[in-house]
Amino acid sequence: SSLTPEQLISCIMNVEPPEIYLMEDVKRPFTEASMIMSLTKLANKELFLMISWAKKIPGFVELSLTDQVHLLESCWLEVLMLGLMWRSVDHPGKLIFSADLKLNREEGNCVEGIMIIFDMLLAATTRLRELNLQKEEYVCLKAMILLNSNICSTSPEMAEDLESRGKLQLLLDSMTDALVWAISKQGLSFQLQSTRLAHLLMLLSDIRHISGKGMKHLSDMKNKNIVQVSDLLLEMLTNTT
Ligand SMILES: Cc1cc(O)cc2c1CC(c1ccc(O)cc1)=C2c1ccccc1
Repeated sequence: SSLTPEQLISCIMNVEPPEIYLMEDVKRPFTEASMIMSLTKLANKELFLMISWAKKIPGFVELSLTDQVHLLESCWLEVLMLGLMWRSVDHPGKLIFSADLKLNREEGNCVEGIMIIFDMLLAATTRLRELNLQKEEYVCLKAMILLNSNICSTSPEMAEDLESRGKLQLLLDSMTDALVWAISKQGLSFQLQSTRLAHLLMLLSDIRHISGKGMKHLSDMKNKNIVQVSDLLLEMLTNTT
């Protein structure tokens, strides 16, 4: 896109989805079903907001529809998890799924196999806190997760997909420039700026890993019929797992 890094950052800062609420009084202690039901209900609301968020990212709707769908299908849990980590950064030991759904790690005990992923999320959140991640950096990373998410898909045959792939690379490069710009505003030495960039990009690798664990866990629960995922979520889950 023809935006400067500064313009791109203020644009994606302005299209940040609003905080959402579960809007139901959850009965505690949780059961496996009630916890997953709450998470599913919350995630479903977030997914609808995520789709409209993606379409407001400059250049995203200029991509082929195939690319738009594949990008969202492969990154949706990564984006949800980075958002979760961001909301939790000032609450050590807790996962702030929403203002009315705050879980501590012990509550992960009521869903088999989820505690270990909760601990990964808490560790990654600690990393965000140690890095003192800035909101400008956060919104860049979230957009990069979307734009970088199906980089390893097969190289396109159709000409229009080739064109779309070229546009996608340009978008990702402008988002990287925006992240470099956001880091440069913090008065760090050049050496520390590149070290910080490396630390932030390594976070993306951790998020991809945790999301993979979460996706496996979620599809295991779907297959055990523990979770009734919405049609949208089912769509997201089936096309990628
Ligand atoms: C750790 C783990 C394991 C798992 O099996 C499922 C999930 C999670 C986290 C998580 C989640 C939800 C909302 C967020 O904003 C951020 C993360 C979900 C989840 C649940 C239902 C539907 C979709 C996603």
